[in-house]
Amino acid sequence: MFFIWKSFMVYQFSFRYFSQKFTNPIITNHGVWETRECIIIRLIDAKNNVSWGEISPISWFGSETIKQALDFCYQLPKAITQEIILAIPDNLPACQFAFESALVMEKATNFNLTYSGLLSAGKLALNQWGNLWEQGYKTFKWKIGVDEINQELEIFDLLISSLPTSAKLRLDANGGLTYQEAELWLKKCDQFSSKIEFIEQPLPVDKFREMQELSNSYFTTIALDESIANLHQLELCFQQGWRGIFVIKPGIFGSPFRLKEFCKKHQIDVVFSSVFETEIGRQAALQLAAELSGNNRAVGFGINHFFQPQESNWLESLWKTF
Ligand SMILES: O=C(O)CCC(=O)c1ccccc1C(=O)O
Ligand SMILES: [Mg+2]
Repeated sequence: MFFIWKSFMVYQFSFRYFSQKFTNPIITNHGVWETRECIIIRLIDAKNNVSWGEISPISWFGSETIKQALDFCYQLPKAITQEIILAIPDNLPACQFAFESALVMEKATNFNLTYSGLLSAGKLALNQWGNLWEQGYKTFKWKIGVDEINQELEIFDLLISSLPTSAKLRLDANGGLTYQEAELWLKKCDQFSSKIEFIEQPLPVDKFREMQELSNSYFTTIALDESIANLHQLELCFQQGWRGIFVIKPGIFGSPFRLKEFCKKHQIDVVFSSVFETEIGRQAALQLAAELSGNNRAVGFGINHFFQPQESNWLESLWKTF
């Protein structure tokens, strides 16, 4: 295993709860999300090297809750080892990500990646994309399955005709469509295929077979997201023959080490996606994306416009609080 040589090391462990309000609440088929809550963890080794990790769960996606993650952190000893970290159970995937990332934390770098800018649900998207376009974004993701379908199809017409020819649009239903609604959307997307990259999680997680059927019936590619929230689910969908796109959110997926093993073994078409993490989780997730994105798909990390800019000393300040 990659970091076995560190197995004798003991780390001083501490953590802090941290929360940020979204500038615009995130509205999806799962409901309204106002505040991002997370836990920042810190490890210090015997040579005083400091490394960081971030636990940013999304329980409606199937990860642990913030409460479960906090309970886990509280019961850990003040000094921990690699053994303890590698034994974090699979029902705490956001914790697995945070602690393993902290173990192998690398120096902050700029990655050679392209980014997809996230648009809010509904009409908001219409006056959001222009700003992002000026910042250099060429790929956008718009949330659907939130309002009445005819209303959304109307907004879609406005959005798709206003987007420049070279722009690409992803639609994300968060599992909120019925089979018939998914067909309407797919028909629509097939008409604008030059501007549509894919439609993400049209149906609920328990409708795998139906999504396979839809992906065989339409030109537009389907991407699984909620269906493959963790390694176990990814393995199941892969075994059942899914060869469309796989959206991976490293922040809640679980062990990055095992994710790497899977991606190196199987050539899957993957899109990396944010969980609205801070720069700590973002750095670790983008590191993985840079290593594992075999294709040229934009990463879904164009989400900074949903947060107020962070003070440069926020981490320092956070560690002064109790
Ligand atoms: O993937 C992206 O482009 C942005 C991130 C995103 O959409 C998202 C962020 C948090 C929770 C769920 C989702 C989602 O893809 O459904
Ligand atoms: Mg999604």
